[in-house]
Amino acid sequence: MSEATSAPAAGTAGSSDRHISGVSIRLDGVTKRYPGQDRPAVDDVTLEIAAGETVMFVGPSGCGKTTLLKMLNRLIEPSSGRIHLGEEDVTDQDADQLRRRIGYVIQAGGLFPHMTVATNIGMVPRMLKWEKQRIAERVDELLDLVGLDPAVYRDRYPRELSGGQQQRVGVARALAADPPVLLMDEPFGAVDPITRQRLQDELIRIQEELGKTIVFVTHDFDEAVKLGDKIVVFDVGARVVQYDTPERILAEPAEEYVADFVGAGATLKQLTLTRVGDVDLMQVTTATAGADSAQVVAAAQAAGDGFVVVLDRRGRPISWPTVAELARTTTVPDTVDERLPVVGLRSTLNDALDTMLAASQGGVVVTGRRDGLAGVMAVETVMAAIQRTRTEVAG
Ligand SMILES: Nc1ncnc2c1ncn2[C@@H]1O[C@H](COP(=O)(O)OP(=O)(O)OP(=O)(O)O)[C@@H](O)[C@H]1O
Repeated sequence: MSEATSAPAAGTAGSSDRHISGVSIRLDGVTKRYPGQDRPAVDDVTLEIAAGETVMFVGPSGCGKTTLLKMLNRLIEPSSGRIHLGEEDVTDQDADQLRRRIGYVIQAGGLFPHMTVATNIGMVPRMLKWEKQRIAERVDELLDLVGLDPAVYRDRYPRELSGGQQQRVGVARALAADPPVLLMDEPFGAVDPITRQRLQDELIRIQEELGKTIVFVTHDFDEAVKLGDKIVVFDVGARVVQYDTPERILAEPAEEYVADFVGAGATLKQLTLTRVGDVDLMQVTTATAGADSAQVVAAAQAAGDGFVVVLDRRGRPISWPTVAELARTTTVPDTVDERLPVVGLRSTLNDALDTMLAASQGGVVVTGRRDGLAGVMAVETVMAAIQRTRTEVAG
């Protein structure tokens, strides 16, 4: 039997002090031959995934990523090879039983359209015969976890939700019975780029809290760099070409094939390695809606600020009028600027740049805990980071 392909320990994830509720996954010589195909779709894959890590599967279309993922919860039966969860060989375990221990999230949430949000989320707990009260409490807890107000959303039907909200419910449903492993197959493929960023940020937050073992298939290399503790780059037949941290794959692609896959713009992709929370943010004058405009204008002028961030009563940013605009009002307006570019501290510099470009603005407002203001980041900060990376790569 071939030696397990396992990635070196993550240098940056700080995994030692993290709460981990996941278990390791080990594949031993796993192969899948579809009837009538001359080459196996997955050819003798040996791979080890550490407990509590997020591992991203990337590779060209048809290379076998989805087949490999679906063998983990036996939506597809392996032709040969063994699969272990932790110390346990689950290759011959009853597939239904196995699936209760492995959450599964697919594109657009895969929700049942004729069931309410609560019924969708409670599906596995019902199969496990939990009591009604326990299921209801768990549903609300999970809705909270994925950022949806239970009172508003629990009785809605999937068609009454946006794509991003459906995806959140899909994640909540997968987590319902607290499985140690989560499989995600292009979960964010069907939503717009800004919603996608938010969902990615949420997943990072949830994963920091829960420490599941997550296996995630994506076509988007930036997504892999952003979310992965490790990335597996596959070639045809699910051959493992490189299995390493995003940092090392970007810096030292194992083969020309990986370099091609990482693509041009590797410098720009380095922006995906830096979080907004890692850079110095600007602190600007703030005002609460309803405050006296003249006082706020005076404070902004004294601080040399050209604009002011307006907060609602819970401290969440709602607009950023210029000082000139504010000077024309008597009290600070409570109007919510729908186009206000906002990113979270977990967003990458790449996300921040995208958000600025989408809003045609030269900066973004950054939020932290409970969507409160953390600061403002200007496009110059992103430019400086690009410049720094260029210098580092050149040196
Ligand atoms: N049910 C099936 N019957 C026969 N061949 C299949 C079946 N499912 C997948 N294949 C083939 O197996 C190979 C791997 O497919 P798979 O869907 O796992 O790739 P993938 O890397 O996930 O692709 P994509 O990124 O396009 O989703 C492909 O050549 C595909 O055509």
